[in-house]
Amino acid sequence: MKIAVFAGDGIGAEVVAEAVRVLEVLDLPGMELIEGDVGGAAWRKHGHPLPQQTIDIAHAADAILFGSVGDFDCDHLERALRPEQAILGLRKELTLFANLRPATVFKGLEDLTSLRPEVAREIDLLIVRELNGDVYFGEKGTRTLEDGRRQGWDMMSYAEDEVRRIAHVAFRAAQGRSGKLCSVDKANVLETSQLWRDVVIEVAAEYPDVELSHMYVDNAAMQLVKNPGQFDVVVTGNLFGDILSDQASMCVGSIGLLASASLGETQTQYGTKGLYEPIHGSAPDIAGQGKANPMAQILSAAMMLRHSFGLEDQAVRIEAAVASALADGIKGGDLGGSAGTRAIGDAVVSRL
Ligand SMILES: NC(=O)c1ccc[n+]([C@@H]2O[C@H](COP(=O)([O-])OP(=O)(O)OC[C@H]3O[C@@H](n4cnc5c(N)ncnc54)[C@H](O)[C@@H]3O)[C@@H](O)[C@H]2O)c1
Ligand SMILES: CC(C)[C@H](C(=O)O)[C@@H](O)C(=O)O
Ligand SMILES: [Mg+2]
Repeated sequence: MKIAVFAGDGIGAEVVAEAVRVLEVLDLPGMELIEGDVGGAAWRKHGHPLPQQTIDIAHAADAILFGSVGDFDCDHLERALRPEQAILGLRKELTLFANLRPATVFKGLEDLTSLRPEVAREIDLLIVRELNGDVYFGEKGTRTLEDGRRQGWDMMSYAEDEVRRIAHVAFRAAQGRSGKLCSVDKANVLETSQLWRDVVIEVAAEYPDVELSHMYVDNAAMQLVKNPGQFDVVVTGNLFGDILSDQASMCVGSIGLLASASLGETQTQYGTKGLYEPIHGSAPDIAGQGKANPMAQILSAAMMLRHSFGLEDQAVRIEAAVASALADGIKGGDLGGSAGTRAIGDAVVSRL
């Protein structure tokens, strides 16, 4: 069980330390942790946010536990050298095209979300975000027009096979949940989205047991706060999924709670190879202060045990410990409490 641990920048190291502590307490036989440098930290040390030795560690590992990357001091660098290229590069290099971002309201937090409790209480959804395509990975650039104005441009596209493979992941996820799938796009304006919708409908023929609906992304953003309980599995493209998942995090209380799994088709002897990270970033505004909520990172480790190592019982054990800590009122500043990163980690560890 080789686990690559890439802590990255800002609060990354702080929250990863707590997730690693949880894994170590579980005392899993044969677990080996291999650290690697990513992001601004890697750029400072090796001159690149995703050095070759880190890529080699990622290839050799069965799963990757990823913290976060991002450092405002690096924002002047050419794009290829910016910290974010580490996570984008790993997703592409390992063909991790399916990003699962679950959002559920924990017991005791119903009054602490950005929604009314009776609205928030109903949330139990899974965003299936495509992770290898869209405007993220199209050609891009800046140019000067004939009249001298500067123009920035980014090419948005999806090929049908890219849509088909994420659609299959989403339909299968819906089969394992309530059998409802909502595909979110902007087909009223974008050709990319029209193809997305057409292909999702084609794939639906193979899943007659799943009830498929479609929604435009602007409406979806509105419905997510109006009546989030209507959603079960949501499948969407890279950019829309990025935005909707941050929004979903506040519907359940905090961005410090949302975990994610990024999966492809590679199978190891234990399960599906994947990368596991919180949906939040390096939070430079609170980095180094011991204030970050490590729960999203700890829950990402739980997802890793489930998807990459087939250890469902251990995953549930971690999730139950997090839920119990929250139910007992252990909350970080993100939830209006005063518990620090280490104290939250202690609370989870003591409930395992
Ligand atoms: N996957 C990733 O590594 C990833 C994801 C998102 C953003 N980023 C990068 O992170 C940097 C900061 O981006 P941003 O500020 O837009 O987003 P962010 O998610 O880092 O922070 C947004 C806000 O949420 C708070 N927050 C985030 N995680 C928290 C936690 N665990 N506990 C408590 N509060 C938390 C922050 O303090 C901040 O106020 C940027 O460089 C960005 O590119 C990286
Ligand atoms: C850091 C950035 C490249 C990343 C993304 O946009 O995918 C982040 O926002 C995320 O949600 O994982
Ligand atoms: Mg994001």
